[in-house]
Amino acid sequence: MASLFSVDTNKSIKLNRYNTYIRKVNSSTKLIAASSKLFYGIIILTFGLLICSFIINHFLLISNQHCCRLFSFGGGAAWEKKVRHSSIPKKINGKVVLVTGAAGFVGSHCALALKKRGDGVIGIDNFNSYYDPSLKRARQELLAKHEIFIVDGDINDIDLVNTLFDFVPFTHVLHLAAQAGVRYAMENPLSYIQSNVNGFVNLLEIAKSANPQPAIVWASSSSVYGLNTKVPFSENDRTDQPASLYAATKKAGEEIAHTYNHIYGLSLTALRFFTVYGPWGRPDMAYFFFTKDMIQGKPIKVYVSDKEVARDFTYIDDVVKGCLGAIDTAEKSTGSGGKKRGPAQLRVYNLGNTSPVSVKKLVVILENLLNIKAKKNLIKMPRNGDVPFTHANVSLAYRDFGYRPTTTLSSGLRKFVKWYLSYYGMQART
Ligand SMILES: O=C(O)[C@H]1O[C@H](OP(=O)(O)OP(=O)(O)OC[C@H]2O[C@@H](n3ccc(=O)[nH]c3=O)[C@H](O)[C@@H]2O)[C@H](O)[C@@H](O)[C@H]1O
Repeated sequence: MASLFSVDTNKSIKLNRYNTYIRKVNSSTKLIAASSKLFYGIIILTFGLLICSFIINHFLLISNQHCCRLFSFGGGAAWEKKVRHSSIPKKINGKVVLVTGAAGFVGSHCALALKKRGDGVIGIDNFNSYYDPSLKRARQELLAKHEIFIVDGDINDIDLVNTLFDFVPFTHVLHLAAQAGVRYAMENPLSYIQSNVNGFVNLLEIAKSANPQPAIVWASSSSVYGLNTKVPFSENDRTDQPASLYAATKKAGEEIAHTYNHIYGLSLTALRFFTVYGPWGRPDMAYFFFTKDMIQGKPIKVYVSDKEVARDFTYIDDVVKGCLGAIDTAEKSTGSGGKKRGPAQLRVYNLGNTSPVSVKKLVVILENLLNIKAKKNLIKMPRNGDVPFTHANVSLAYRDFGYRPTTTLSSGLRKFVKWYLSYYGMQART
């Protein structure tokens, strides 16, 4: 019994030891499993955190860049709201148009006309001091009353223009921002390259990458006909004899337009404006400063040449109709995101008045309207970029969008003088 008992006791001790051993093994296996779970957990968590922080950083960077872009030109939520509000068309299928140079003479008139017929319009203008910026600010105020927002900035500012295209799917760009004036090119040649070449290329670069690509209608100039003697000037006449750097940059613009049309499928229409005049006009133009000088009793220089010096002066309302006609008949660009998908429209039109008037006659009309005798100094036309004569054949613009100028120089100048006297707070002389 005793031995039996001792055998049983040994067995049970061994069993106990065995059980203890198994428990130890089990618990260490559990420990190893738990530790490896913990280990993998930590690794997954670390990777998770790394990925999260990468994503958060990425978004912070983008929004930071976005904010920097906005704030670099005084943007922000209010700015963004104005941009969006101004660009929304008020009619079904209305166009969404970016007007560059919107505080300028032709730009402000076109922006108003587009808005009045229900299109969405955003302007951009750098308000430079080539002529009195207060006139540009007054045009801006006028446009603001019609809920048109003009962004204060330069077409050479890539971030700004890109941001506008990020916010707004422009269907059209009416590109009128330019360094104008034929004579000033001798004083400040680089300003012409900066605006008319660099600025245009910058805009085209952004437009070609935009999705959708807008159709572009832009201001070329009658000055591209340069020293041509065959009149009237037709679009297929030679344009390789520019008389001024201004003319040369406009001609360059036409060639650049061809390139962007060819490579990227941008729809491009150049409008060759012929000495546009009228209310809210440009103080650097002869009809404007002749009026000012005559009222102030100052002498005016009237250029004379072997042939009569004359211009195909074109009234602003006629030019606006031409611009809108060109926009309405512009076909869509064919590319998207920088890739051409098919041939696109490339056009050039004269927008003139088809009846040239001599500068001497212009002075006589002003004398009659102002009731002032001008103190004229007749000066032989200096070699300063001027050409003696311009005369437009507009049959192409008539055929394609019914362009038909209807304003004579006398009736157009009458409206200009009325505006001039009222804007500068003067009374007409009787
Ligand atoms: O159609 C264009 O492509 C250009 O039109 C305009 O240029 P122009 O036609 O030269 O207008 P503008 O300067 O008003 O001179 C008018 C006349 O006055 C004569 N003129 C001028 C000055 C002067 O002191 N005396 C004078 O006789 C002068 O000889 C000329 O015969 C735009 O400015 C230009 O930006 C561009 O758009």
